Amino acid sequence: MAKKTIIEGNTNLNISEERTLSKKDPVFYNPIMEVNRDISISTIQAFLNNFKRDEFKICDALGGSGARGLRYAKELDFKGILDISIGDINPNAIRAIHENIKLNEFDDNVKLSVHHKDANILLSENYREFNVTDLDPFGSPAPYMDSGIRATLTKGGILCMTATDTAVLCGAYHKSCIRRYNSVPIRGDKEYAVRILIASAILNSAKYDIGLRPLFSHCTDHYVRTFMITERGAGKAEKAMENLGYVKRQYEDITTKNYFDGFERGFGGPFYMGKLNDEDLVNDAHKIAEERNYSNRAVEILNTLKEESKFDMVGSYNIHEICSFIKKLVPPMDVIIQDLTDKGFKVSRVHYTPYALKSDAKLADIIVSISENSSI
Ligand SMILES: C[S@@+](CC[C@H](N)C(=O)[O-])C[C@H]1O[C@@H](n2cnc3c(N)ncnc32)[C@H](O)[C@@H]1O
Repeated sequence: MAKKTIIEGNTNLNISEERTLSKKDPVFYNPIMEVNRDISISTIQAFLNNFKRDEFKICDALGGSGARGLRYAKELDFKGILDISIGDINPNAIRAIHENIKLNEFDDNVKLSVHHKDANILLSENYREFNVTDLDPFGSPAPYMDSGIRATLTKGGILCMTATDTAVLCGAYHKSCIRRYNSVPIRGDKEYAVRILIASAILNSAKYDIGLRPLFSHCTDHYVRTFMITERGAGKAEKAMENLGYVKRQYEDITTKNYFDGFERGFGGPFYMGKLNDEDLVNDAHKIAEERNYSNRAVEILNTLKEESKFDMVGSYNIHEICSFIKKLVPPMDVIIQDLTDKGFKVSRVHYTPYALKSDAKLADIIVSISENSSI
């Protein structure tokens, strides 16, 4: 099969020219996910910039062509030993990773190992080893979540995951969501998808007396992605669980219930209800992505997230949805944002749809603003 060499970030990769972007490809490489990888490298670099120890271990357990793991190895700037393990179950992927290693020069502080293994075996063999465990599977990370948690350091380790089963997480397949994530999904706002993923990870890690605190999350294209930091101890695990809750969502308005009060019919969840992003980390990741000339899209997403992460609000106000139920023509978003700002509210666009915003304004204030600015 014809191949070509491309440069992603600062890393050379030999990639097959014929791709279906499905499991059928001999080796999986998705160029659209460059944005995901750009954001990942920037986020881990931002974390690493404040890391004091002299060894940093990352595991990319579902490596595909090696694009992600090799980019960590090549592009992360770290003075100590950077130890990267890349695994995949597919022998073609393992061959591709070895080929791609040869295309690049790595700094002397970089240790690379490639493992032809099931991800759950690789992770289980490395109990509490990795500073970063990266799960980037086809579809749902749920089958790897447990071993991912166990493979990550119990204090200050990062578990990051991509889930491409967004239809499930967004409520198109109700039972599948309960089966995979033990959570009842709700429709209409993609942010709840990543909040289910985080809640599921928090509940999975709580049984090991490990708390997970989200550092950074985004909902982009067909996937959601989250980075969570581990905190050791039963108290931390319970504190993490205190951030879980159930939500009833009606016309962009929400009613919430604490997780420990139990599930009630008509509600969705459990969802993670706390802050999704650490503002400093997002700011730093944005700066890094910009300085390194990573994809415009990655820089744009991080830029919007910088504003968005100033809000504690769960979900967002979808102006199109609100206009549809109050039967008004949709005013331009900039007009609504300006109007709310002039009235003294804080407002931000969200990175995952151009039609929604976060604000400290109440739904009633948004409705007034729409009514005052809509032509009908
Ligand atoms: C979405 S691709 C990974 C993409 C890659 N992380 C990237 O950023 O380009 C998922 C990979 O997981 C591999 N895989 C599927 N099941 C696996 C398993 N049980 N253990 C290890 N690898 C597996 C597939 O062969 C495929 O290469």
